[in-house]
Amino acid sequence: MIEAQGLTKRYGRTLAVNNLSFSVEPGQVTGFLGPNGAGKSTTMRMILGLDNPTSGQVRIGGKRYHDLKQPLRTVGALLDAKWVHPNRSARAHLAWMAKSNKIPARRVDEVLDIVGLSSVAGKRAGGFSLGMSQRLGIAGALLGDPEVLLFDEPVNGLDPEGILWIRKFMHRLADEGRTVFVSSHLLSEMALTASNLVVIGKGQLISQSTTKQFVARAAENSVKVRSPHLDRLRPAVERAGGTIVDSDGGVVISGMESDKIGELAAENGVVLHELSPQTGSLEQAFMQITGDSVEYHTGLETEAQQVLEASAK
Ligand SMILES: Nc1ncnc2c1ncn2[C@@H]1O[C@H](COP(=O)(O)OP(=O)(O)OP(=O)(O)O)[C@@H](O)[C@H]1O
Repeated sequence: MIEAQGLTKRYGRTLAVNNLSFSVEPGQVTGFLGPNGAGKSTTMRMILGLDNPTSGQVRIGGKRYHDLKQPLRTVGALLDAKWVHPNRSARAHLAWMAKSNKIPARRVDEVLDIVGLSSVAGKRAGGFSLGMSQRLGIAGALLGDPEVLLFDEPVNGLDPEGILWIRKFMHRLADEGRTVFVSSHLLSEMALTASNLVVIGKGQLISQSTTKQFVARAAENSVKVRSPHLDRLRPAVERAGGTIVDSDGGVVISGMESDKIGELAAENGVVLHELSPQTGSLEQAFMQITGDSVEYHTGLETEAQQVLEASAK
């Protein structure tokens, strides 16, 4: 479990993280979401003791990072996949990490197997693709068999196959009962990966909830309706307070539940060909909730769109 309380980090005039409090529970994947520059990496670095908070604190399993006797056995992290000596083999890199953390050498082959790199264990890590480097980084994070895992933007730059592998792997780690905390600004990917979300903007907490609640709270719910008798349904819906807008061979009604629309249709002898509730996407929810804390709207939408397009291929 990770618990942050009043976590604050100031770099000169920049307040990178501002009085941030949240908790991350074991047994599920928690997404750490926020636009570029929101303070995600800074927060992760403070969790890992790589940066000291200006004020506030963060604890892992009740302890501060600096008080952990063997940190790699409690928390593993993937912050930068390219953080590896280019001329070392994957196995040599992990063996060096294991040795410096008093982890038995046999664990190296175990983690290589877990991430599917056994067949290239003797190859130079400098020649690895980004996807293979990510796997190697994850193997390093798993060396100490830690309860808590942190991943900073793990799918950035990966192809759809690599993205899918990471997503499944995170679910597996959570199913094993670990605490998995993963930062991203790729909204659609987080919708598929995380069951819980900590959302920040400009260093401050915007929301902590399940992904479902986050989407339901923000996205405007509406109902798509197709009917040969729209001329009769339209006034009935409007009289009852619904808003009706033409759309794609039918109408979209908002401000009214589908049950109520069905009842109105029956009362007015209206035949329905379609009555389908539409739920909003994480993108819509994010844009609506983060509002003016999103500094770079265009970049954010483009990134989300890229992943949607990539996963559709
Ligand atoms: N070492 C540093 N010195 C000065 N300012 C910093 C430093 N690290 C981060 N910042 C600033 O703190 C703010 C938060 O940055 P951070 O990298 O934590 O955000 P982020 O949410 O991880 O963004 P991204 O998604 O772009 O990686 C930004 O304004 C950034 O410029």
